[in-house]
Amino acid sequence: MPSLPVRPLEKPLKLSFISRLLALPALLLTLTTQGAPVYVQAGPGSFNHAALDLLAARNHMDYQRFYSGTPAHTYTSAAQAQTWAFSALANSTIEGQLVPAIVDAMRSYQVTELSAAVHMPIEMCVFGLNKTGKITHAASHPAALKQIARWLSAHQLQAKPVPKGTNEAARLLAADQFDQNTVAVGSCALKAVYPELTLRETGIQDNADNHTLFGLMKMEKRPQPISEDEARSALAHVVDQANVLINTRTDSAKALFSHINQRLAQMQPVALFKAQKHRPIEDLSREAVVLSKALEQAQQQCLDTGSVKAFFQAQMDAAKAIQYRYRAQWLSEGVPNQEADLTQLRNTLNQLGAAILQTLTTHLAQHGNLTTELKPVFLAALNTDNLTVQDKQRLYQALQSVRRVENCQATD
Ligand SMILES: O=C(O)C(=O)Cc1ccccc1
Repeated sequence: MPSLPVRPLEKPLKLSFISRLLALPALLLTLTTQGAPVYVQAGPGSFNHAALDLLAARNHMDYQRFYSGTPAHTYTSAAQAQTWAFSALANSTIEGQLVPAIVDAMRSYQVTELSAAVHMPIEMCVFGLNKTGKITHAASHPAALKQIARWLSAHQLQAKPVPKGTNEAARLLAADQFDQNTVAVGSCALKAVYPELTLRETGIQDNADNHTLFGLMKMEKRPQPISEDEARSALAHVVDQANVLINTRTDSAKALFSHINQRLAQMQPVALFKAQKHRPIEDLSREAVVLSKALEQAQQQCLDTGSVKAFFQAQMDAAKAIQYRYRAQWLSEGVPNQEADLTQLRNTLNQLGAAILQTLTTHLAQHGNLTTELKPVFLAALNTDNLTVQDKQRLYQALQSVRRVENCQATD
């Protein structure tokens, strides 16, 4: 059954004419921010669910989701309704990478359009009916069972495949369809969906580097089913296209991250200049200049100024933290006597600030918001000395909060 989103009425209201008028734009807004209908493989709390959440966060909206169980059922429904299907495509731990149930479904359905791809780490969690009881069976999606073979054999457990999804295994367990000795294995997000289940173990997947590639696609029924080999190469082609989308987005983010890194890399010479001249690190009038330049450019480029201000403040806070750490180091080691020219450095910083906003604007327009998907890329891209992991995390938090202004005309 498709689960249509239902908006609960907060309280029965007799709307006056004025408040009806006021409610109209709000209603239009909810209609326009609600995305297209999507038939989603598996169900609420599944890995597919979590992957589609990442896609929705990129566009700051949600899809109208119809959870559809197996890949075959998902493709059939999407093809009939001529709308989107969202499913897993490949997994890094499978030999040849292709997901067998998807190969099988592709024998009867073909992809006519691939609109977006998500590359998501898979972490498996174990849910039971009790905290400490003996475990004899593990219920899960067949693909998931293959990814926990070592854990199953270490505990001598028997697998109970549930092709509709890991979430379906959890649902059946919660509904007392299994016995006390059976656990369900799936996404750790199932915790919120089935609070009556007990989380018994986390991160039990065989391979720490376990990623699944998911795609948002339009499907069509094939006139005749094709062979397994043909379906395998058709799917391999879709996987290649999905990887191109992922790589293009990652490269665009890397260009942005590299400018942020270069800005922070200037802080060693900036700290050096200030140390040599016995000047304080904090310079609030310079911070005000940096912020006003950034906000002026942000406005011209249709970026939300509040979120840009917070990000630039986070950059300057990280910059100060780096400089203080150098100053502390130089108290014991002595100040190096290399040349440093603050005027020139500030020119470079202004140019990098403009480049950061330019690449950020382009990225948001072409690839949507930055989300947790790109966080590991960001953490790896920032390699400046004296920048801590906490500094980087705070910076990323501010960066991924930057938004574009809708219906805005750029003026530069
Ligand atoms: O059953 C699920 O949770 C799914 O979304 C299918 C699946 C299973 C294992 C890895 C990725 C997706």
